[in-house]
Amino acid sequence: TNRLHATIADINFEGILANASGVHCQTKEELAELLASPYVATAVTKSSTKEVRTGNPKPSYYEFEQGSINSMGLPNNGFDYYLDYVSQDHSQKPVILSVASLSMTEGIELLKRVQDSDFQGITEFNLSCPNVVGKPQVAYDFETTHQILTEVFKFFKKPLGVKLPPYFDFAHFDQMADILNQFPLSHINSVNSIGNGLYVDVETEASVIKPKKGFGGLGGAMILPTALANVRAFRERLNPDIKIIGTGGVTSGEEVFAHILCGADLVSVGTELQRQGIGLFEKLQHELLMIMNEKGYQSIDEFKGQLKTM
Ligand SMILES: O=C1NC(=O)NC(C(=O)O)N1
Repeated sequence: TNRLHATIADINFEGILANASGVHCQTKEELAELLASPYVATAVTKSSTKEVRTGNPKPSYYEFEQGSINSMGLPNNGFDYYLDYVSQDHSQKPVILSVASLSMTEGIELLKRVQDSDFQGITEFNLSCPNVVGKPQVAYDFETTHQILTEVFKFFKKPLGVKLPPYFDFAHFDQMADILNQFPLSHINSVNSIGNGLYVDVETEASVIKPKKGFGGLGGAMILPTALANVRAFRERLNPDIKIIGTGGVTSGEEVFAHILCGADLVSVGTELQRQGIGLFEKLQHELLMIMNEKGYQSIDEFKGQLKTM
């Protein structure tokens, strides 16, 4: 409905819901199924790497009441597969191509391929995967992040956003926002999972995923306050031309509303989508519209970013 709309990099979205990269987006069939839903505004591909990856040994994903823990390790069908898919005409809806950065040179090589392709949509550079053994979360290294973005924007002229990890310190919000504001980014996607949590099963006295002795990225309901804090902190600090995809902790229309109130333009869902499947999007949109009706809001624009403080 036109009550729920957003624009990123002159691309119009009808509706404001999407999948979080990594969930329901590994294959062309999964992506097509997302786009076929009238309640899905856009689909985000699994973060792609130059080579096909099988990812970390299983079990690498575990759900518990408060959320999820994962150490997938960037399993994906390879950059060419996703570039081919997003370059086809999905005229009914935009698709966001997620590109991982296993190394600075690989990330730059892949973005050069995007620049030289006929893909005209939005690319999202994942600077925050916490689960590749031996690889740091790039966006926790401010110097390297600045260096990579400087290199990228020498040649990349298409819409480009970055997927950020959560930050937990005002000095880091300030430093990261200062870096991001130097570049013509289409958007940020905030937050990726809270890296390297550890879930312990008291009954078995063991961790619950195999990679990295059980350490993995946290998602789901329990990360909502961290996700909202990051969306709000960057909304307050970033150039208004840099839009925000809010990700983290969405299980109902309430959390979608909260993300928008904090400044999100689109809202993406990971753990709960994994749990409930694509039918979740209809539920989220219905609940959001009910909340808007109760509050007398006709359009998203009336409350986006309007979080009140005391
Ligand atoms: O960026 C990522 N975030 C996650 O939480 N997991 C995946 C992964 O491990 O592939 N990547």
